[in-house]
Amino acid sequence: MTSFNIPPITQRQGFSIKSRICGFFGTSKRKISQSHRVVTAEKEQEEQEDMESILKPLRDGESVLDLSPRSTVSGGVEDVYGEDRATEDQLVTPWTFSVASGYSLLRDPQYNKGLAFTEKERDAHYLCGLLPPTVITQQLQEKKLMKSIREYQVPLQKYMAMMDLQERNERLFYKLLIDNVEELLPVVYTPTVGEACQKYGSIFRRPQGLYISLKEKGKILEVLKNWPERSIQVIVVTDGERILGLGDLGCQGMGIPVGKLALYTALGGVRPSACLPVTIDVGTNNEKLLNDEFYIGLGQKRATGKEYYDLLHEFMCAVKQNYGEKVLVQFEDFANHNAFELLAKYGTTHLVFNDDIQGTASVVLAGVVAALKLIGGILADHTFLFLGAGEAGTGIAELIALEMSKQTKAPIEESRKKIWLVDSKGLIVSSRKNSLQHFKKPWAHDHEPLNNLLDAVKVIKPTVLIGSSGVGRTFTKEVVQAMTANNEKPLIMALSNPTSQSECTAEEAYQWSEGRAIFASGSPFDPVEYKGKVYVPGQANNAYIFPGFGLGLVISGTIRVHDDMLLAASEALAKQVTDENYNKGLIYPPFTDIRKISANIAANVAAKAYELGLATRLPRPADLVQYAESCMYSPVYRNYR
Ligand SMILES: NC(=O)C1=CN([C@@H]2O[C@H](COP(=O)(O)OP(=O)(O)OC[C@H]3O[C@@H](n4cnc5c(N)ncnc54)[C@H](OP(=O)(O)O)[C@@H]3O)[C@@H](O)[C@H]2O)C=CC1
Ligand SMILES: CC(=O)C(=O)O
Ligand SMILES: [Mg+2]
Repeated sequence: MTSFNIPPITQRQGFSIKSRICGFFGTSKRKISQSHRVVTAEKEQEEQEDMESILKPLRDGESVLDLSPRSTVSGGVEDVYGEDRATEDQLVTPWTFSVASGYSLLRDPQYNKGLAFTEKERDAHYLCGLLPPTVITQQLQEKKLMKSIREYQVPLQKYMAMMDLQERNERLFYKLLIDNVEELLPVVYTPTVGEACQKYGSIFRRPQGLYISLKEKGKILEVLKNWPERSIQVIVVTDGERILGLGDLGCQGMGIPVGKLALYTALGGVRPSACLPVTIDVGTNNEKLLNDEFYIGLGQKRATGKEYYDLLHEFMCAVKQNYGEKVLVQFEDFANHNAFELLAKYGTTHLVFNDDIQGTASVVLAGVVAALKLIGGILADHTFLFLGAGEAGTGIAELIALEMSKQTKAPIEESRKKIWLVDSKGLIVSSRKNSLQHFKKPWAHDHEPLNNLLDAVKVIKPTVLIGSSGVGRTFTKEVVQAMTANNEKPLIMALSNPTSQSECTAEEAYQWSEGRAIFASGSPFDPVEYKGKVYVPGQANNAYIFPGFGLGLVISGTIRVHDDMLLAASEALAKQVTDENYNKGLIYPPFTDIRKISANIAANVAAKAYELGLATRLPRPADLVQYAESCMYSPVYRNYR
């Protein structure tokens, strides 16, 4: 009898020699090696020897392995794991097998096709009897699921149905999301994802993503190795401190990286197995969560200072060590007192991107540039006023100033003078300079102090008003009317998420401006009918940018992000707006075309990376749009041998 470490296989797991062979040589080869996690070179060699000890006799035509279940004298099946005999205080070994066939194939979201398994596949993969007899197409599965999702009246129920699907049948999940993007984006993303995060602890049955808490300090590399996939290309990481405009949701912020990465795949075509959602848990300052006995995170106040930065540093080093130089780390929904510092610190050593600062900047610049067709002039002809001077506000302001300077050849300090920001203390002016956070200082222009938005609108007379405060209903009727009094077509962007935090609704913007506003918002609003005309609001959300931007970095093997790549992404997005879109008052193309849009963004970003000498995938593909499209993940089922 050949000895090997893999324990004998039980009847309960439903395998046979045939399925083991099929597993090793077929689709599940990778799964086998993952389930026996390689931690050291020694262990890897040991595992290879184990594997060889199984495979060699089989290659040699020997039938020496007795993998059939062993019956016991008293009847039944031998309790090989000691599970049946172990009392509650005894230890048992949590053996699992990941060979994707039979029952486990149906439970593997990556390979499961449900009723769409063909007769041949059912026979070859030990599925007979595990499924009802009917065989249906993926299209019919999609139709059935969309019907049942539409029957839910409560958005959170739709969200949970989608998450259940993602955990059950990944390809079908992405097929639904891609084919019904405008309908399902508000379900898996803003606004519903905000509510899901608020209730995250209670709505989830299975954990998603990787949790790295202070408890993992000193062993983050090991934790990364627990993740079942190795070839990671994109990580979205949050510490949960500023989840949308909902504040500190601690560990429950996990819904955001999970949702963003679902969009990386659906909108940008990055393979799901190459995506890793991470939540860094350093505690929370949210008293409600701290007092909640069902809270899923560390029940302590947030670690700050050295303790915080040491953990983040260990994470960033472990990521590079485990996945290499070209893994993209997207920072998401960190509070601004850490976000700017992390971006500056790791921007020179890692491939990092802050979606809230940079992705938002790129999408808003695209919207403003596109809107020039409707409101007239060039960028430098306009005056910008922001409500909110944090990550989103100052990030957007800086990219607009950069683009303005490139167009006019004026120094960036000159361009910045056309941009004004209001924070919770009022207009940012030079007399406040000493007490301002560093990211606000460039915007401290000479002016008398003004302590509210309405006064600022009346005095500064902006042509473009941008909300990035995270506070809902702050664009009041008076503010919109003041914008309308100064401008034939005021451009108003209410970026704060989710819908409850939007600075105003689409209906308010159109009504209060008597149909003259060009309006876009971070979370979606339905079209509005005003005085017999239908106005379609655009969605100014970084979801237009980050999937294509990330794809561009990945396919070109780029090693560092450069501001010019953000401008390239913005330019590509603005170019996708058609006359048909403009006629409806839209300054963004519809999300239905997002894969084409993402391919164009990816191509423009990759082209810039090659131009800057930051791309490592050589030779440069001649047609980058076609290349980007060819790299995109398709959710259509694959045939199994
Ligand atoms: N549409 C999109 O794609 C995106 C939308 N967002 C949304 O933007 C919002 C802000 O995000 P972010 O910039 O990261 O957050 P930050 O916390 O970094 O910034 C918030 C800013 O708003 C200011 N502010 C808060 N309350 C008021 C108030 N009542 N009046 C005036 N200013 C106020 C703060 O002032 P102070 O500095 O004085 O505290 C701060 O400057 C969130 O709702 C987020 O969801 C973010 C990224 C992308
Ligand atoms: C959209 C986004 O990234 C945010 O609201 O934070
Ligand atoms: Mg965000």
